[in-house]
Amino acid sequence: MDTQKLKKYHLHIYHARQCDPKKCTGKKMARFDLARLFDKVQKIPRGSILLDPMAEKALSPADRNEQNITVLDCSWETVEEVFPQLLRLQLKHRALPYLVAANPVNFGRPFKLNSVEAFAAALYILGNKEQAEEILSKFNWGHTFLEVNKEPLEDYSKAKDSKDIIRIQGEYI
Ligand SMILES: C[S@@+](CC[C@H](N)C(=O)[O-])C[C@H]1O[C@@H](n2cnc3c(N)ncnc32)[C@H](O)[C@@H]1O
Repeated sequence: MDTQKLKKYHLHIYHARQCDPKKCTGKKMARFDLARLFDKVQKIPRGSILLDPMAEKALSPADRNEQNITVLDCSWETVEEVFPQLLRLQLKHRALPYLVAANPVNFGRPFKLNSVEAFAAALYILGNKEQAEEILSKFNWGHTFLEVNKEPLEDYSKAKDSKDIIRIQGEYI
């Protein structure tokens, strides 16, 4: 039996206050104490992984040594404007590879994950499937995200590095 304790990641949400608070998955995560939510850029931990859909580098198991993962909870209409503004901070910008959203707003759309899906995908790829399941369990559609993406997520979690992730992604697109 594997008795090794899984590394739990610290989850942070920089909240740009652009969403409907009733539908915001980041706010719900914070209510359940599953992530820390703030609205000041300065509060993003230095050196954190920043999940950035426009990043050049893909997240991979090679990023496993990091402690902190940050999501920018903003409207999809402003991502092209907001993410470049964060380049001056010393963060590790990482894009998630091909995965399909399972949330009611963007169901079936590739790459366009909401905040909790993005965290769950990152946790799975970094090797903590349990923490991914834990955060998704607060949403009634949450388990669907892992079901529809099971195969790619398993493959991505076994990748060596970012290049390997891109190679695997090519098998799914
Ligand atoms: C644009 S916000 C939308 C949040 C949504 N309003 C909610 O309630 O969850 C989603 C965030 O998740 C992360 N994200 C989503 N898809 C991603 C991808 N393909 N690659 C990297 N990060 C991604 C980014 O930090 C992105 O800003």
